[in-house]
This record gives sequence, C-alpha cells and structure tokens, in this order.
Amino acid sequence: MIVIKNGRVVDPQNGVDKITDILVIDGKIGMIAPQIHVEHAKIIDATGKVVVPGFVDIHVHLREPGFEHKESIRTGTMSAAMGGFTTIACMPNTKPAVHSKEIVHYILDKAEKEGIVNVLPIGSITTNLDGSTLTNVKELVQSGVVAISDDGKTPMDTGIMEKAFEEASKNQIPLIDHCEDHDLAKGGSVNEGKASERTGIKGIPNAAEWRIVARDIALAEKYGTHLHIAHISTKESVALVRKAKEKGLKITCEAAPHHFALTDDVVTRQDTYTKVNPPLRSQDDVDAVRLGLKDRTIDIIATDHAPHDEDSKRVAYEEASFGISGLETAFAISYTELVETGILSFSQLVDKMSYLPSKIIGIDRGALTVGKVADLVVLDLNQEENIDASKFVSMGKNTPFHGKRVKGKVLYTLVDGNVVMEKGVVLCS
Ligand SMILES: NC(=O)N[C@@H](CC(=O)O)C(=O)O
Ligand SMILES: [Zn+2]
Ligand SMILES: [Zn+2]
Repeated sequence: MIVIKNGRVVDPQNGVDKITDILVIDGKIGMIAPQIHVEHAKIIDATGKVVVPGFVDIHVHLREPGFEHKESIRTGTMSAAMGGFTTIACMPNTKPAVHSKEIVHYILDKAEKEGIVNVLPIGSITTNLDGSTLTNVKELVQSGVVAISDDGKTPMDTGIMEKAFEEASKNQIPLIDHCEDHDLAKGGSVNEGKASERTGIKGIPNAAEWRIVARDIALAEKYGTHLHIAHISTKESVALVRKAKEKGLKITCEAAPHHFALTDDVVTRQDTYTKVNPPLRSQDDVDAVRLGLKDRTIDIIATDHAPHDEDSKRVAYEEASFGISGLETAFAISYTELVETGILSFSQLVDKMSYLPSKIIGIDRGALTVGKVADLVVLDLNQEENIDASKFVSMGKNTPFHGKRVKGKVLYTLVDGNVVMEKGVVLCS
C-alpha cells in the first residue's frame, strides 16, 4: 500500500487538475481523495509536486535480440523508468527482426523476467526488414504485437505495402511507417540545405520523407488502415497529415523531442551524436512540427530512443550510425521546449505522453482512474538541471542534448503499483 500525499494530480482524460491524495493498493488506484489515512502504508510526500499517468512511448529501440552491446531489455526498461515511462513499445529492427511468433515470445518472456516497465513488441512488416517478404501479420498479432513497422526504413515496393496496409486493416492494428524514400535519401547523413552545404556532408531532402507520407496516406485511405507516421520532421509532411485528418482519415503521427527542440544548425562534422534519421531539419520545419503539436495534427510525442555503442558513433560522420538515446531526456526537454514556451499547456503535454499514445496502440493506460492499474509518475516541475549523458542508465550515451539546461524532473515511477524508480535510482526486482 502506498499513499501519495498532497500532490497536484493532473489527469487530462478524467479532466482532473487538483491537489489531492492517491491510494495505491493491490497494483491498482484504490482511491483519489483529500486526506487519505491508512495504517502501514508507504507515504510518498508529493507536496509541491505533480502526479500524472505514467508515460507511454510507442517508439523505442531495445536492441534485443542481436544488439545487446547497444542496449538490452533490462537496460532499456531501466532507462524508461528513469524517464517516467511505464509502458514502451519496442521496434522490430533487431537481429533476427520481430518477424515471427518465436521472436515475439522471446521478447515478451525476457521483458516479463528482466523488464522494469511494461514492454509491448511491434512486429515487422517484412522478414528481417528485407522489404519484400511480408510477415504473417495475423500470427504476429495473435502472439501479442501491437502494431507493425519496418522502422529504420520502409518497403519501397508498393505491391508489398498494399498488402501490408490491407493486413494491418484486417487485423485492426496500426501500421507505423518510417517514411523515407530510399532513392531520394540515398547516402545522405544530414538535412539537405544549410547543413549539407556547411559541412560538405551529403544531404537528405525533405521530399525523401513527404513523398512516402503521401504514398502512405493514399494507401491508408484505400484500405481503411490506421496509419501512424513515425518521427515526423518536415513542414510538407505536417501539411499532408493535416489535410488527411481534415478528410477524416484514420491517421496519427508522432514527433520526437529532437525534432522540435533542435535545428540542423547544431550539426557539425565532429558531432556524430547529431546524426539521426530523419535528420535534424531547418527552423521552418521545426516551427511546423511545433505548430503541428499545438493544433493536434501531431498527436503524440515519442522518443525514438535509439541507443548506440561508442564504436558506431566514433567514426566519420558519414559512417556513423543514425540515432539518439532519448528516454531519459524526453520529459524535461518536452516540458522546457513546449510548456515553458507556451506552445502546449502542461495537461496537453501529459496527454501527448500518456493517454493519446495508449489509444494509438489500443491499450487501457494513460489515465488515473480508480480501479485501474496504478502506472503513474511524480514530477518536480521546478527542478532545473543540465543534462548529463554520463549519468544515463541506458547503455546509449549518444545525445546531442548533453549540457543542455532543462526544467522538469521525474522523481518517482510506479508500475503496477510498485515503485520502480525513486529519485534517480532504479529499483530492480
Ligand atoms: N532513428 C534513428 O536514427 N535510428 C533508428 C532507426 C529509426 O528509427 O529509423 C535506430 O534503430 O537506430
Ligand atoms: Zn525510423
Ligand atoms: Zn526508430
């Protein structure tokens, strides 16, 4: 039994924003009321703090199986707990990929034994992301995947994608696409424009993204599929999604913190931590992403947590792996860049990090409802600090945010009513 006392409870879905106590009992939220007194309960004093639903991140790379030198289910879920995430969905670009029921079971079993937070696998669209051999979507869904995606790339073969959209629709799961035209992006490592001109590194044009966004919107319309666009980064893509939503299509999308907090001005040849796919874009694109978050064209925030080992980053920019380690900085960056600047209200931010992502993958999380699972976090919105990547519990220290001053700190993370992170310490069971 735990009583979280005197916190400001913010729960957008239940329309709650008030100072109250919360009783956690048997893994559930037992009561929300002022002045709860129960004997033998652990007390968390949340005076001056904020209590919100646990964050849900539907775009995480846990790297297991196959790339355990970059991250594991253990370390990735520890990192999630540090960041206030109580449920994460993991991408299938592992080795082997998440293309069969055996691999889905492997991840679910391992997450059950070693995971600190809830893990939901995403299945691949094609076998080992080869772009040509469709997986058995029905079997994957029956084994427990919550979506399909070939994140890292997209099948360019429209015939394959027609079938994939049809299968996703039939099996009532979202198809999450990494929208990138292979031919247009080929060999690029930074945004095409100022960054490619300044550094002499080959650029990736906006069109590499938005042309596939346009292709996918047409397919979603044709098959009635729920299309979820991963890590949206260009103004053209945001405009296409806005139009598709106006038409009433079932389309959702996400933005990653680095795509609304950084422009391609920070890219230098030396700093491979700025290398991410899609690349950091221009100020116009960043402004469009921020506006998209505000007007709800962009539904949610997802980290695209992409941890890498030092050997993959300590090479020439062109050779370095794409990706940013994101779970431990997501809340503070989002709070600092979106709420402190007045782009979103605090409640809107919480919604985009808890309930709305839950809804996209069809899980009953993201609210603080009596009788429901107690997945929640306690935040200090006044604490300021400089991001220190050396303190990450993730194996991936690859972040362009090292040293950045941010506001907002996750103090406690509770999963299933158990404290799994307390003041910077992950409590492993
Ligand atoms: N985003 C990245 O830059 N990298 C991701 C792949 C992806 O999300 O496309 C990775 O797996 O490292
Ligand atoms: Zn991707
Ligand atoms: Zn990704």
